[in-house]
Amino acid sequence: MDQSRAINEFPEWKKEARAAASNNRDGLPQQLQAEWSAATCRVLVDWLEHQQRDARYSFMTYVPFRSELDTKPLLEWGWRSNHLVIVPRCVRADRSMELYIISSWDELISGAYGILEPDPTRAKRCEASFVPELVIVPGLAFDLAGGRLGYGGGYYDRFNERLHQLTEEGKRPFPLWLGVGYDTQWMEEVPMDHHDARMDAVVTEQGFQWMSTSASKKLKGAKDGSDTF
Ligand SMILES: Nc1nc2c(c(=O)[nH]1)N(C=O)[C@@H](CNc1ccc(C(=O)N[C@@H](CCC(=O)O)C(=O)O)cc1)CN2
Ligand SMILES: Nc1ncnc2c1ncn2[C@@H]1O[C@H](COP(=O)(O)OP(=O)(O)OP(=O)(O)O)[C@@H](O)[C@H]1O
Repeated sequence: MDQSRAINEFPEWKKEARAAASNNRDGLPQQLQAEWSAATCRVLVDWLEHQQRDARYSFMTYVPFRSELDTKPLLEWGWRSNHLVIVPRCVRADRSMELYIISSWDELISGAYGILEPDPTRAKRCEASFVPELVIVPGLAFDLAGGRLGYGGGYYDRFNERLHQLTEEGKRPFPLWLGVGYDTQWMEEVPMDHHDARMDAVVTEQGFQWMSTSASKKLKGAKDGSDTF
């Protein structure tokens, strides 16, 4: 995106919303975080297994830090099922993300912000033009219009922009953009700037919440509108 268009319209609102959302999530008892993480990963795995894809499926996922929903069971399912598990690495200089194929925990090291990231000396880097079929997005809060609040780095917004460029140039399908979090992370309204990417659906321990976007139509078994899977 043209940097001049990436204007922050509601800096104070976002700041307050971030503080409230991170306090809410950080304050969740560990036991509940673990239960809800396991339940959410089960929902995701059941859904992925029902996609009935013949070929290897490629999905990009974050590796959790702080109190984020724990995606570890999802990564491990991906490895067991021989899918392509893609993990991003932050490049702080330009706030972009590089993608790597990860096939075991040994290929991760502590990186930017203390997040476990691909070790460039061990993991296989994806080509710059690579587009995963599914992107699993972390967040501090989500709303029912597909809004998402992140930590304020703009990493996923820039990445979304890049995927739009790649898929439009190459006439390839745009990946499904799936927010993942605990059910308590719903917010009445997330402050959304023009550059902020919206989710196609959000998955919690309660199931899928599809947004009323066309993207949900391209999926097998997915209902349009905002139904729960
Ligand atoms: N697991 C995971 N990986 C991810 C993200 C994420 O949210 N979760 N990101 C999603 O984008 C990117 C990292 N983004 C981040 C942006 C800022 C901070 C951070 O520590 N911010 C400071 C405040 C900085 C300031 O404004 O002064 C903080 O929260 O204390 C951390 C991660 C890419 N990788
Ligand atoms: N596509 C883009 N191109 C250039 N700058 C961008 C783009 N998207 C976001 N930015 C800039 O990045 C900064 C952070 O944006 P924002 O507050 O929306 O982050 P966020 O979505 O909460 O963060 P993250 O995606 O890292 O979790 C802002 O200064 C914004 O102007």
